[in-house]
Amino acid sequence: MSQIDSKKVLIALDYDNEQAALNFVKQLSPSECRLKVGKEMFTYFGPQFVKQLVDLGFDVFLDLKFHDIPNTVAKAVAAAAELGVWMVNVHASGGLEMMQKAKLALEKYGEKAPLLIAVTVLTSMDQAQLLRLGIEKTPQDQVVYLAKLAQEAGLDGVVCSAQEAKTLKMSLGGEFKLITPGIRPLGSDAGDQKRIMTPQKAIAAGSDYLVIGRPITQADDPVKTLAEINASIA
Ligand SMILES: O=c1ccn([C@@H]2O[C@H](COP(=O)(O)O)[C@@H](O)[C@H]2O)c(=O)[nH]1
Repeated sequence: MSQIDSKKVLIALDYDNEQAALNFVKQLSPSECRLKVGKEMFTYFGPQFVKQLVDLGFDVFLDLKFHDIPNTVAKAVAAAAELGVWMVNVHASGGLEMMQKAKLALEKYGEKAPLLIAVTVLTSMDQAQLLRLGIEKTPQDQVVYLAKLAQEAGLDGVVCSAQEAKTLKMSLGGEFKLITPGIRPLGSDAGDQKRIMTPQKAIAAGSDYLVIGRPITQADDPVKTLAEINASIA
């Protein structure tokens, strides 16, 4: 039986300054949020930065969205497991075989294996952008298609927008995790995100985890903003 997970906010640490990120992290508790390290911080500060967060007791989502041939991706997710991260991801458009090999590469880590999830359609993309890629499906249909492929490959869940959460929960079941960026509290700037939703509505729609970056990290008082978001979805 699955347990209810109360730490639903994954803070996207997208900083170009390691000390600024660590100063923020030191004001947080691993009991109130998880942390996401993406391409910017990993490229600047590398595995050592990730290890510091793991050593501070945080669950870390390593959001490097691997997209390569199966052998390379399998080795990359194993390297992420060695760092002790809680979750790692690949692009579902890398294909079934790539996702299957990645999952297989994590088997040897047993219970310590990170959750493996797949990015479907980036939350910064809308119908017009899909068309420019030659994809004629709606974002929702493309997300469902790729999420089914990820489930067939044995992955633990997908990155999607909260706008697709209800449909995905209905078609893929409650255990398949939905990790949703593009979360915007009322009144906050959408920026480059296209498929957005508020934290409360996203949870109601079926999101398991909310990825939130700028609305927290660029707030006047990021710690207070996190507390307000946590209270709004409790
Ligand atoms: O489809 C996706 C996949 C990943 N992301 C990442 O999430 C955060 C969102 O940050 P905000 O500042 O809240 O927009 C960012 O790190 C992205 O790389 C995503 O937005 N959409």
